[in-house]
Amino acid sequence: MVKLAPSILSADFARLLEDVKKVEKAGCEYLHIDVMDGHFVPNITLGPGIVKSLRKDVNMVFDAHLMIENPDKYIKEFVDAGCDIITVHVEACTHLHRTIQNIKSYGIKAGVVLNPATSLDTIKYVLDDVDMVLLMSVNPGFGGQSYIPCVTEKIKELRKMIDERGLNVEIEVDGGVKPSNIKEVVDAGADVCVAGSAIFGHEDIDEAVKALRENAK
Ligand SMILES: O=C(CO)[C@H](O)[C@H](O)COP(=O)(O)O
Ligand SMILES: [Fe+2]
Repeated sequence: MVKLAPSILSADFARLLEDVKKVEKAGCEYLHIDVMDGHFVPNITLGPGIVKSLRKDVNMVFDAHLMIENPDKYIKEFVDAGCDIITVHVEACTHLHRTIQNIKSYGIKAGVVLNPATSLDTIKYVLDDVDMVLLMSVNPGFGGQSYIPCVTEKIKELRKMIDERGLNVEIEVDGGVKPSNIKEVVDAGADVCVAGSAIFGHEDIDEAVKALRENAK
């Protein structure tokens, strides 16, 4: 069964814990934490302080998606705040292998993120070292954008690369995932689907989660 990772980017920041408790109660596995610095992407969101506060009351897997320049500078802070998985953009890392080792040195899971236009060739030599590959299906920076259709083929290619090497690497897909396209994403090979507006954009979060789960089958 596909894992769901609600993105708190689309939650009500004034009622953040309340919203997060709703997705936890609805059975979502990961909490997707979008960190933006206003440099790598044109938007600014949240830092480790908020993650640390949420950690006290939430038992989901904390999946931090760092959309920041120079991520090495902040990895320890996000680890100390309680993240279980940290993913960094290949486009933001000059020494990608070193950054992956840095994350793993703290005993947590490490992942790499690819923008829609970034080739899978860029992770050919680090695939054996990561726990997750996050494929962006929108250009990063904002929630509520439309899924870019050519990413489906990219998911299939990545699934093939992982299976051919017999690796235990999760594929996460992020951006524009809705009840109308989640089956296409899962059938292509995704293990984890991020959903921001498709979950937090709804009055009834239980119903929104149910609609994603049912349509994923
Ligand atoms: O990383 C992101 C944007 O950069 C978000 O995780 C993503 O956009 C989720 O929101 P939605 O499901 O509404 O597209
Ligand atoms: Fe994200």
